[in-house]
Amino acid sequence: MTGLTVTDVRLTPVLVSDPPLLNTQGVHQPYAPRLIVEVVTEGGAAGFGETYGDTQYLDIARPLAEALPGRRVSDLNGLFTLAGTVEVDSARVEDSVDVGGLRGVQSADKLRLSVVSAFEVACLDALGKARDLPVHALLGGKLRDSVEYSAYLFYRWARHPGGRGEADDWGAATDPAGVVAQARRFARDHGFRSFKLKGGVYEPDEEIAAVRALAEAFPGAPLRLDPNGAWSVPTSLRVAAELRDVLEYLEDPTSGTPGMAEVAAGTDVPLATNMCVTTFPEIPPAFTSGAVQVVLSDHHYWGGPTRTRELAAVCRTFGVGLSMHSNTHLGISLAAMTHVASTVPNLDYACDSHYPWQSEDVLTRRLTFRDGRVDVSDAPGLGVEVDRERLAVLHRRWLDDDGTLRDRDDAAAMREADPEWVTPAVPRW
Ligand SMILES: O=C([O-])C(=O)C[C@H](O)[C@@H](O)C(=O)[O-]
Ligand SMILES: [Mg+2]
Repeated sequence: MTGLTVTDVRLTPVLVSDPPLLNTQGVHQPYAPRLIVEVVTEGGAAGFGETYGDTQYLDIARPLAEALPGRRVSDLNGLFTLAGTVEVDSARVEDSVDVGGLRGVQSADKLRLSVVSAFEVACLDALGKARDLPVHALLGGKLRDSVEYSAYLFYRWARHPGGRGEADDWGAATDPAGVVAQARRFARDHGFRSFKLKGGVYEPDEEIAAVRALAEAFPGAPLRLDPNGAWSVPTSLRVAAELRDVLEYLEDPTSGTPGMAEVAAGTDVPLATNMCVTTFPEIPPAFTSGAVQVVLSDHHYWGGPTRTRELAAVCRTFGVGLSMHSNTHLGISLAAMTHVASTVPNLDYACDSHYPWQSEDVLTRRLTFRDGRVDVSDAPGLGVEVDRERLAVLHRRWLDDDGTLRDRDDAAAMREADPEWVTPAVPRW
């Protein structure tokens, strides 16, 4: 076990270009914060992980980074124990709604798990490099050679308000025709075969029309709609009834487990969530009340790849399906998502990924989707190489920011276009 001892942990917050994607809380800011975690071992192996870069996450990552040297990258269980000792200012987080990740109610544990997830990925990457094994082998071995992803469609504007940020050539998508055009480009460029539309932006009838237009353009393709809990129970039931013949699942139609249970009782459309079940203690009430039929795993939420595999075992036990959620992320996270997804027997649905929306990355070679799938790398560790110059450029942007972009705030970005905008109360419709 020589050479596996951690000698240094480097934290590099970055700001990455992000398009004006709309959701129920507002619009993405022109740049999104991410944190790159690098774990260096005595033997010289460097492992990378990635997670949310907002201030609350950095506040936890810093003491954890200081405490890790001297431990081994193979000591993943010890990493969790160590993370549990990091103080979180609960008064600042408990029971407030997580506006950043659209993740339901925030808690100190959720923040801590999202931070430790990047450390676990970095440790696995370093361990794999030191032992000449891919990360999937450290998780028990891949069950498939590639992982399927779904096209993640967003209503969006052509440019950020005031022309801020980087321009792209996607144009606006604010109606059914725009959504279908976006989906066609995703299918053409990446081969995606299933489609998820981020909803909760327009009146439900407009979003129903967009999903209907998708169903006509892509007959038989699995479709999903996710308004992030913006609808009441009756509205959710109405949408489910109108789209029941084309939806693969309806994601977080309404907020909270009791409301989801009411909706589930009134429809045979499966309900999925990345909001009411994102930690283990949230599982019992949701599974026993039949509130969710599909959990969107996300290694950033659950504490890393090993905890995600534990979640998969619980879902198997209860006959609940498993898909995968994403927030704005770079290639390090896509590689980690792909490794863990390849090892989970019951990942029955195509995974979500924002990656096609990210024009910037910190990798020397971007990962690619072929036929909607990402190949599972057999190279040591995650199988990706970090471009230190790119990392430095994106970190410089973070350093140069006056603080306004260092915390995701979709409502603030919306106020650039609509000064009266406040985060809508739910149910919105
Ligand atoms: O499935 C989800 O809820 C998400 O992907 C949450 C994200 O924050 C998404 O709404 C976004 O990027 O605006
Ligand atoms: Mg969702």
